[in-house]
Amino acid sequence: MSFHLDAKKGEVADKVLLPGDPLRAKYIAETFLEDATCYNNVRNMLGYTGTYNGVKVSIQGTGMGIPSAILYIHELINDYGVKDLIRVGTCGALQKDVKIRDVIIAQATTTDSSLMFKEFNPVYFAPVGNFDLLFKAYNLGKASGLNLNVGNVYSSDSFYSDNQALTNKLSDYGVLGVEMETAGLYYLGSKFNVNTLSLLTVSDHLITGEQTTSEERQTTFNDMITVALDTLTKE
Ligand SMILES: O=P(O)(O)O[C@H]1O[C@H](CO)[C@@H](O)[C@H]1O
Ligand SMILES: O=c1cc[nH]c(=O)[nH]1
Repeated sequence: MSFHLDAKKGEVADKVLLPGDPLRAKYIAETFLEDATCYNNVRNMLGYTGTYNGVKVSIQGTGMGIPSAILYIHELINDYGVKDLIRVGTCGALQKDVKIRDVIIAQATTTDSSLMFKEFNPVYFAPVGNFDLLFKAYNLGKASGLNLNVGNVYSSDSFYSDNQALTNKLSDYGVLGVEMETAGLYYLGSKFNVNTLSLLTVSDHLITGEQTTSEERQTTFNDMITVALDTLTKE
């Protein structure tokens, strides 16, 4: 057991998918894994372990925002020895040519996270994804015909922003999308020398105003999930 996870040693796989929404964790476990069992429901932050392609995999919800996500990610790495972690999240698109339901692979992150400022002041640390996982996910995604976008993602501490000038500037500088956890995941990947990657399905578009439904955000995005599971389990 760790502070926020009820799993016993050995109940969490060393490869983990990380959706923000715990009900997406349940959906993934029930839809994609064989012999899935739930190892955590503390605070309803559901976690499951099963097999995929015959390989042991866990799915752990992280909640929203870097403070929530890194608490679970820290415990997965430190208390359970997890080595490969892929976030399967949603984001808002910041580019016209990134379409709703496209998949973004976060190569690097830009963030307003106060945690990052506190940890690295006076420099600006650039949290980046693991190249081997990225390369594998990109190739698997391309082979399955996905519309993939690879690049910089903004991990914001707030969902609602009044700072339209900042949003415009990030878009002008090529940032592909906005979400709330990836910089924290990549920061811990660097800190603990484990492999981290973030795949994000575009759930809404900040330029066109298009949106997916809450039902869709909870229970679909199967293409992204398949690429993430294949990346973790295929040789
Ligand atoms: O769908 P998830 O993985 O939760 O990701 C995105 O959705 C939430 C905001 O609605 C934030 O957590 C953001 O990062
Ligand atoms: O953090 C997020 C997630 C999805 N869409 C957004 O606009 N922001």
